[in-house]
Amino acid sequence: MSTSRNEPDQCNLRKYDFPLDDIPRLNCMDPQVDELIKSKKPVVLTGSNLVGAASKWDLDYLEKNMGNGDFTIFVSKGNQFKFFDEKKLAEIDSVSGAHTKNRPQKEYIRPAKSCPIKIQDFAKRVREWKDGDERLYLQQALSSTSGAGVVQDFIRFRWDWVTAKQKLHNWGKLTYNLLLVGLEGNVTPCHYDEQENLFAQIHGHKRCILFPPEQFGCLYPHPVWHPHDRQSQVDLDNPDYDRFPKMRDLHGVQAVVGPGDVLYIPIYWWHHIESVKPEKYTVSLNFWYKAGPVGQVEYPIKGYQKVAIMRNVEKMLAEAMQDPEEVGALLRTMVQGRF
Ligand SMILES: CC1(C)c2ccccc2-c2ccc(C[C@@H](CC(=O)O)C(=O)C(=O)O)cc21
Ligand SMILES: [Zn+2]
Repeated sequence: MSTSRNEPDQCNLRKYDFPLDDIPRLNCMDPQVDELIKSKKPVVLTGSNLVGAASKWDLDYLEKNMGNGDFTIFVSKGNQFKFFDEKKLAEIDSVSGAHTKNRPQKEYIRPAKSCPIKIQDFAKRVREWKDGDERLYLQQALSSTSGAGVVQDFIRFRWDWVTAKQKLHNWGKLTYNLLLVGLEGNVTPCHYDEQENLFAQIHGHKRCILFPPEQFGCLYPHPVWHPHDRQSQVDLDNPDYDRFPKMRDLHGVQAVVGPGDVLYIPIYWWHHIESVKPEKYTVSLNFWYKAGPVGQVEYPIKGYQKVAIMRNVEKMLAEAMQDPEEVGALLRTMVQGRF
């Protein structure tokens, strides 16, 4: 990719041991687009103008037009923002029986801690940020209570186009538009979401590496009851092949998205997303849609349906034994030497 139009220089992107094919980049009017979305395959859509009204959302504009409420930012000493679901801790207690109470509480490392901040302070810290400082990642759901300027722009998004997509592909309701403002070098490590995602890039560039749900076995996700549920235990940037040997079978797809691009991240697809040079910070807005109604199940069942089944089995077993720690041993006993 040429670097004339302030584009990332593909050569300085991090190299990985596993093969990476390119995600197709198609104009949003290309009929192949709906074929790919229908078959739950990733595609970068160009020319949609979905968030054209937000093309001016740089730091200065957001500072002046996001209102003066508190925003949630995540702070991390390293470059990884592996989110940690505090609610899971309460759930573990609720699924565990009295016989587990005397067990010492597990210590969890929270790689990124969240704290409230005013948009002006956030903007100042981004401007003054230099390599070695702790990293920031602003994540904020947009709503009618966001600042007046931003709401005005939000209304002018191509809702006709995106709503037509939602209907055509039988997606469920739009749950969130998350506004993301991160520093160059920030990494959201490999995870999947249980929602369809139209990921709109507004400012700067992000390198997106995706793996299909079928590669669940190569990515070793944390248990469902773990605060890092839905996230891979492996660190793609520092692979531990002894603990995770099936990482050797990884085969992903990638795209570098820039302003105006919209990446379709299909439900249950793994994605690892890094903010890359040349810009100092990135602005993205995602459109998360609930899964559509489960239609006629076709056989053999698809990879993402197997993931949903495995999640249910993990939850059921933990509840049945009232002890998450027993699930592994029971599953090993059940399959080893038998299936
Ligand atoms: C890391 C962070 C800030 C976070 C912290 C704590 C809880 C949730 C989240 C969260 C959720 C979504 C994203 C955007 C994107 C990744 C990316 O663009 O970096 C992505 O994964 C998606 O759109 O599905 C980023 C985050
Ligand atoms: Zn995600």
